[in-house]
Amino acid sequence: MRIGIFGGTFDPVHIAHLLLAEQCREQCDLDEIWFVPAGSPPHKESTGISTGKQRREMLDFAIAGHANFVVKDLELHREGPSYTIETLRQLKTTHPDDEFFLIIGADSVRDLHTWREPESILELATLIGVNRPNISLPDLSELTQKFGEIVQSKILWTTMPGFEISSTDIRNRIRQNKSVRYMTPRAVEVYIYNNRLYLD
Ligand SMILES: Nc1ncnc2c1ncn2[C@@H]1O[C@H](COP(=O)(O)OP(=O)(O)OP(=O)(O)O)[C@@H](O)[C@H]1O
Ligand SMILES: O=C(O)c1ccc[n+]([C@@H]2O[C@H](COP(=O)([O-])O)[C@@H](O)[C@H]2O)c1
Repeated sequence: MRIGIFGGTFDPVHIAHLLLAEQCREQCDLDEIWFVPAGSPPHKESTGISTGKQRREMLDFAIAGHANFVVKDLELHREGPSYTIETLRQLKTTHPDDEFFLIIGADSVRDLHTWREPESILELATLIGVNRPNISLPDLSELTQKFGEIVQSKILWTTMPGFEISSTDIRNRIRQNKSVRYMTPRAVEVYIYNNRLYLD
């Protein structure tokens, strides 16, 4: 199977995540999208983020009813920072016959050279980069300079309607008692209120 791996903190998951995943599925002809919540996101301050269980439960609500969307919580069971290369190695071992595509927003493509073992990531998976408002897409010569020739056959681009929406914005809105209606699925919104998330 052709599997799209979509990692994120997902605190909370929002409609841009879902739209992005669906567009990648369709445009890159993927059989399934695996949403992988980060246990401890390597480049983020992990104190203050919702628990892995809460972020996983919000993802479960968000993707309910989509036959090709799956949540894989392997990073929540691993100690230490959730390095993507370790996740890919683990998945290659457990699913040797599947082909992996790593889905990342344009901001993450831009920062990829700062990730752990980016060249090894490109050997194990094809990248699918997706546009994000206000983030310029790195051009191929810039990427080739950073990662070598391999990148030219290992990156695909998918486009989606730009949504200037982020989990940070949703958390701030909740804190300020502002509406987040339609920014995230209704079931996630209700979960946030019921569990009193993001109120400090
Ligand atoms: N609005 C968006 N458009 C395109 N890609 C996005 C968007 N929001 C998030 N992504 C991508 O989704 C992945 C997971 O993102 P993440 O869970 O960090 O969401 P976020 O909204 O960026 O969160 P935060 O505001 O907490 O940093 C990343 O690859 C990120 O680039
Ligand atoms: O492996 C790395 O070095 C690495 C560095 C930064 C981010 N990531 C992964 O990128 C995904 C998005 O991260 P974030 O911080 O934008 O939620 C998430 O799955 C992280 O584990 C991975």
